[in-house]
Amino acid sequence: MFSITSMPSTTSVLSTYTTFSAAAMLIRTVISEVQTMVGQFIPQKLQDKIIATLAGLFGNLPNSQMTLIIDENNGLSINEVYQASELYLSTRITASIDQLKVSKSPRQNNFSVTINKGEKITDEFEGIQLRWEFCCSETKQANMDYESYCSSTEVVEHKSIQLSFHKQYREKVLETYLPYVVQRSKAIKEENKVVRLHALGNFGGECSIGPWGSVIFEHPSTFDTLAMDPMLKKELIADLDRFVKRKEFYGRVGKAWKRGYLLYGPPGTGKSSLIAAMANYLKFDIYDLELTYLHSNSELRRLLVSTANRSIIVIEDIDCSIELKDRQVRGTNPSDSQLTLSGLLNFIDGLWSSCGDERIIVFTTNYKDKLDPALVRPGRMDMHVHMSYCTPCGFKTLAHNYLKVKTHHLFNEIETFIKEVDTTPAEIAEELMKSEDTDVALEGLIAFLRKKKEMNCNAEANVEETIENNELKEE
Ligand SMILES: Nc1ncnc2c1ncn2[C@@H]1O[C@H](COP(=O)(O)OP(=O)(O)OP(=O)(O)O)[C@@H](O)[C@H]1O
Ligand SMILES: [Mg+2]
Repeated sequence: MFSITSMPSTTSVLSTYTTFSAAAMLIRTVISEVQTMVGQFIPQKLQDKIIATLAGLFGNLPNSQMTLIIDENNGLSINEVYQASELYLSTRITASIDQLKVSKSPRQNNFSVTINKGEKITDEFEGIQLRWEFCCSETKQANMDYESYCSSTEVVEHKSIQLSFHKQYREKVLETYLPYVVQRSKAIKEENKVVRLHALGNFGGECSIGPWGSVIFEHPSTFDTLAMDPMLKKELIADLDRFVKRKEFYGRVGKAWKRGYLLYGPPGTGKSSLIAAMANYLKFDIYDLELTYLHSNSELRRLLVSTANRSIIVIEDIDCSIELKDRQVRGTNPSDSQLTLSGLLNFIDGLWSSCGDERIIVFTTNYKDKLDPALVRPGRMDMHVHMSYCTPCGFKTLAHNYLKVKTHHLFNEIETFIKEVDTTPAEIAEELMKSEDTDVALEGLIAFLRKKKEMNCNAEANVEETIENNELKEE
């Protein structure tokens, strides 16, 4: 909400402007005389101030400048332009500012720095000079307590930000500059966004919205630290990038703006780490949906409706979280009173599209083959991502993460073992964490892999022996 200060007519502006210029010129001459007389230089800033003050004495002088007043509140609601301007200006702080306000909540990583009232900031946009000023006025408000019939006065602060510029740029400022400020503030907000993990219930009581409790998500996993097939990683990142850019596309083809990923692979291959990397990459919150706690489709719907946009909804171990199919078959009324496979499938297919945008849903499973065919049929989940046992390339990523080494003379031996023995990235990570000394850690890993290989050989020999024995018995 802006208001524009009233403007004098053009003729009065011109005539007074002439008076003002003449007065300013006169004052400048006087100043220069004074300088010569006292033999001292008066700084330019001070000269300007003297001119402005003296010129004011000539009456209500016109101004080629105009001012937009951006109040903090728009009636009872918050003024978005004020918030955006405040955030934008926090990135425009220069050494000339005398007073800054600094604050930080216990959970915040960085300080938030804002400008104090009365401070001014100058900005330039496409050749336009702009001046921002933080203003704050106080008024006394009488309050009546109807229980005790006592009245009290309260001091109420009215904050506003004023934006001044030359009148000729009014349209450009309103149509281009302010939208730019709002857009920049959105980007800044996004950069500073803290990813949160939401789960059912109120854990820790720090923050809860509806049935979801949440904490700040501090999982350090990123695509850089993730050991996975490099081509697959690239493909996945490109897929995510495409997804977030395609708002118009989804609208045009009439599809809900959502995307589903099925992550499958043995335990310890990085499925959960991949979800964390996706959330950190997109700065999307995670909603951890434990289906085992749910009883009905209506409960599922209620939970989904209360999730926010730009989030990842995660259902881990979908194969064992519920026996959806059984429940549906057993139930007498497979509708809202029960949680059914079709209820879940409806939600994946985007029938819940009315309740939000930019959602990602991720299922994980250790056993893709065990899933109901309806869940994995083509088109249901947009991308199936196989998290495999560690590869030589994955090992190098882990060695770099944990030991900060890119090459080592023991790498060849380790890579040969990794090709022969199925080893999860989690197992390798655990070995690499055992020592900070690279040689010790890598030798420990070789010993671990050698032992694993021997155990596998013994197990295979045992199986063969049992088969032979059985065959002998049969004979
Ligand atoms: N691909 C990987 N890249 C980097 N680290 C990994 C990878 N896989 C596993 N790890 C390490 O092992 C730990 C366990 O992995 P994670 O929980 O992601 O596996 P998971 O596939 O989700 O296992 P589960 O099926 O048991 O849930 C992680 O915290 C991480 O340290
Ligand atoms: Mg997991």
